[in-house]
Amino acid sequence: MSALLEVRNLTKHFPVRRGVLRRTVGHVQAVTDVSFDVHAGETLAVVGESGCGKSTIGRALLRLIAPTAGTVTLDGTEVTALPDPALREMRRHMQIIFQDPFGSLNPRMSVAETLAEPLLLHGLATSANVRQKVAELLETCGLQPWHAARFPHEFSGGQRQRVGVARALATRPRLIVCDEPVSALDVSVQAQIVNLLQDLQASFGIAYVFISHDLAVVRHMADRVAVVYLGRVVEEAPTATLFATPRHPYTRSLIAAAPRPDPGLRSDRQPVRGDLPSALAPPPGCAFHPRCPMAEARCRTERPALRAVGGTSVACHFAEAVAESTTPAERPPSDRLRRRLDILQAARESREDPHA
Ligand SMILES: Nc1ncnc2c1ncn2[C@@H]1O[C@H](COP(=O)(O)OP(=O)(O)OP(=O)(O)O)[C@@H](O)[C@H]1O
Repeated sequence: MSALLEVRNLTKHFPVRRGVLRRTVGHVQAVTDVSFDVHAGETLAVVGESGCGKSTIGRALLRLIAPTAGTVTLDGTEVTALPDPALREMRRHMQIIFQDPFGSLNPRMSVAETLAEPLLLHGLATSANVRQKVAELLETCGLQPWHAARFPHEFSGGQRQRVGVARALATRPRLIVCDEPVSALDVSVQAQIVNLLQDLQASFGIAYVFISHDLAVVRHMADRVAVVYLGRVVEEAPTATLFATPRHPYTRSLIAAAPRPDPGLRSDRQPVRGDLPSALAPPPGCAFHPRCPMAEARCRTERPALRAVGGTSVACHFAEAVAESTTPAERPPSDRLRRRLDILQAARESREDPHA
């Protein structure tokens, strides 16, 4: 079966300009040669540290920023080759949800106006039935029809994100890019939005590209995970495989670094050592080598290509050796991680039980 979304060698290098003449003095290599597939109804998580290129990938998929190179193909149509009018039509099938719905919702538009706009633009409602369609959308996303008259500032964070989800859902997309959709919310509200996204996926067969730095949410949500380091995919695997047998030392470090500690709570977290190098001048060879506990001479000069190792795609010269050593993932989950997974599970069960 061919994939719904095919991404091939996606690259985005931002020029850095200096001086009065705005001469280009370098390039921020935000995303380089990223390739992956997403099937209908599937969730692919894109994870990595802040600044590794996750949001740039998300925006380039929808051509909210123009890729430097590479192709994005949705359902057989090459999005990266479309002229503007056709691109606008195509966006009906690809939507995005941002971390901060405040930033993506127009504060001067009521929810009714916000949701009516895409419905009318894409011919999915008429002036005669648009109120009804807006009310249905709100109910589908766990809001009430009377919320239509409200403005973004009148909602709580969780409700506002539900409006963001409703706006993305309005055009009945095949794919939604979720860019850190729950990172700004309280943990209990996070679980509600995660469950809403899962329910919508089950009802409408939507595929998600789920961008997140939160491995607990990713583990709960994703079918497959792509791990990105300095703009390149360094490992991609089914979720269970990735957490049970991380094969890239960076993936191991990310898993060891999660969960993030709450103030006042003990944590067994081991932060990824060192800092993310500048994307202006990534290290030669394997870009992770300056931070890698397993790096050898070869890693400093020879960039490892992605290759298949035991059901995983991994870019490490020593992937087999990494998986053989005891992994951080094999330790029992910490109290905080267990508590978060319990909350996610409890929220899901309460939605399934109509009497709860
Ligand atoms: N418009 C831009 N111009 C120049 N550099 C940019 C631009 N947007 C992003 N970058 C750079 O590209 C790199 C990747 O940024 P990006 O926001 O995609 O990372 P991220 O993984 O999503 O991080 P975060 O989780 O903090 O949002 C960073 O080095 C960032 O500074």
